[in-house]
Amino acid sequence: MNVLSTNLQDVKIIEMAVYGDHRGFFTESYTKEKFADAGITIDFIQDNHSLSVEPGVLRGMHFQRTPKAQTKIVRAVTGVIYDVLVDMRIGSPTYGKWEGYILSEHNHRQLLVPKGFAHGFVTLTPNCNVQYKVDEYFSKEHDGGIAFDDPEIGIQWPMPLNKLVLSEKDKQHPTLSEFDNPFIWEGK
Ligand SMILES: Cc1cn([C@H]2C[C@H](O)[C@@H](COP(=O)(O)OP(=O)(O)O[C@H]3O[C@@H](C)C(=O)[C@@H](O)[C@H]3O)O2)c(=O)[nH]c1=O
Repeated sequence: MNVLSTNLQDVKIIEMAVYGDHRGFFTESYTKEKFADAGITIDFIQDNHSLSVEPGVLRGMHFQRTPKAQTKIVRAVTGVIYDVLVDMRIGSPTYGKWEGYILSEHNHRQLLVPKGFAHGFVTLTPNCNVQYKVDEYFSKEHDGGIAFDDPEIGIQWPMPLNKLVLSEKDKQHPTLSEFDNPFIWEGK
């Protein structure tokens, strides 16, 4: 198991061993013990799964507000996605910064998304099945989002914005500076 640092404070890429053979492959996508040995001791209590059928589906930029904030571990089981995070934690060295990561059925990478990050992705292929673990139950009252096209953040999406397929909810999020932001970086 490899845990790779990223340019965003506290965000990690996780690579599990993948055993390929003539049938396909086998991988342990999650094991509490190995994750704990690598310093990831999070009590995941819910697994989520979304299917996006066409390229250009954008879901984001989402989070749950405190006290129901969620840590997530995200992976693409089928297809290829460009997954994007924005650090919303006031006081973090990377506050307001974004970074994008390819997660795919080919690279088997998983992304560890700490609390206080806005999370979203755009699909680059048809039929992207995305699964993620979370450590807090869904709470509609705490569901939050910021605009995927917030000009101050300046996310470079790998597709023309007028080609993106969005939910009605995701067309209406405030910008980060308009949002009454509760997230504080707790440091190391
Ligand atoms: C996230 C979630 C949604 N729902 C319901 C609410 C709604 O009726 C329906 C679809 O929800 P959404 O449109 O918010 O689904 P979606 O746009 O896929 O939302 C997800 O986007 C990615 C980027 C994330 O990071 C996730 O945490 C989550 O916010 O599913 C649950 O019942 N439980 C959940 O945990």
